[in-house]
Amino acid sequence: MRTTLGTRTVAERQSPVAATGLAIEVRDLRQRYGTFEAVRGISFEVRRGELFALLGTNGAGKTTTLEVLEGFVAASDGQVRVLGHDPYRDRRALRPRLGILLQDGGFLGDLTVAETVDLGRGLVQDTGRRPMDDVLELVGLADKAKTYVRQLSGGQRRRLDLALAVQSCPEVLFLDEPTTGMDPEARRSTWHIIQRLRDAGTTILLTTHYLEEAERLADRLAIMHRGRIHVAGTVEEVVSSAGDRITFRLPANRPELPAFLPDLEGAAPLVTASADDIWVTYALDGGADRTHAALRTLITWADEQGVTLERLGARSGTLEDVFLRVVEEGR
Ligand SMILES: Nc1ncnc2c1ncn2[C@@H]1O[C@H](COP(=O)(O)OP(=O)(O)OP(=O)(O)O)[C@@H](O)[C@H]1O
Repeated sequence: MRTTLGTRTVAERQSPVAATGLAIEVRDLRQRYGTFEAVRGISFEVRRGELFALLGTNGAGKTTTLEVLEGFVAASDGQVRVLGHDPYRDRRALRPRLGILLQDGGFLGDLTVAETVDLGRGLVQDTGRRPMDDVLELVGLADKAKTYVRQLSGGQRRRLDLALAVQSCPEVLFLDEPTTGMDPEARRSTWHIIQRLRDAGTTILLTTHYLEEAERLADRLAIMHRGRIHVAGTVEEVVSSAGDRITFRLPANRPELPAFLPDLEGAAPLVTASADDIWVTYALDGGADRTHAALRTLITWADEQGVTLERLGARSGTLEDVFLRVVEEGR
């Protein structure tokens, strides 16, 4: 198990980066495994007290990036700073100030929850750590203190991972897929815990495959694909970059129609045809005015073709739309 535990309360700390307000700085980071470049020149910053979400496809390089920031490996190239320090070179000084939840924690099944937390506490210096009861209460395991780890569900084990990561009151918390394996209710209550930690001033960098998780929690986010950051900004900025979507269905007995579909406000149609259906989607970049104009053009076209646009709808783009566009463009 690679779990790093910190020591002091957030308020007690003085940081060289306090003046700049940046907790994490990444400049042109590249990370190689042999000749394979898993991270290909990424840059981003996380401000103090901010929750930053790193999203991305499988194998995009999120965990690799976290491992560099956590100080487990040196960066192949580029510059990284955590609380003003080089996380690899200064790892001894930095580790007590970081909380780390790895993608795969590893527990001894024959220990109880309380014994596991206690074992973790042995690695933490005395000052600034949360009392055991507070830690278990925080992660919702207060009634499981005497339960053996092997009897915990997958979601409860993930909470135990979280308990070990936060018991030192870390200034910066790295959460690698914190809610994987949790049911929707457990995920929501874990979001609540993460929000509480953020509200208490903890800087949090998390990776997730759940877009709703990023939308709910993140102040800012970045989407990675194949080692690069393709989109970054506040949740609002990123979602609004998705523009609007118009979708409708054409009758399957008019297979010639898609060839005559117009471009709308510069957007070409995306057609998905099966034996029963022809679905059409337009992704529009402009605002509501342009979407209205596009709808008028479309209805005129349908009248000319003598066809009804079934299930016609217009909606705002979503984070999922942005994500899928990144994947599509990055192929
Ligand atoms: N130790 C390693 N040796 C060689 N290649 C590795 C190693 N660790 C990761 N990789 C490769 O680097 C790339 C990035 O992996 P990484 O685990 O950082 O991605 P990720 O974005 O966290 O993916 P996921 O969302 O699937 O967890 C992948 O192609 C992976 O196969």
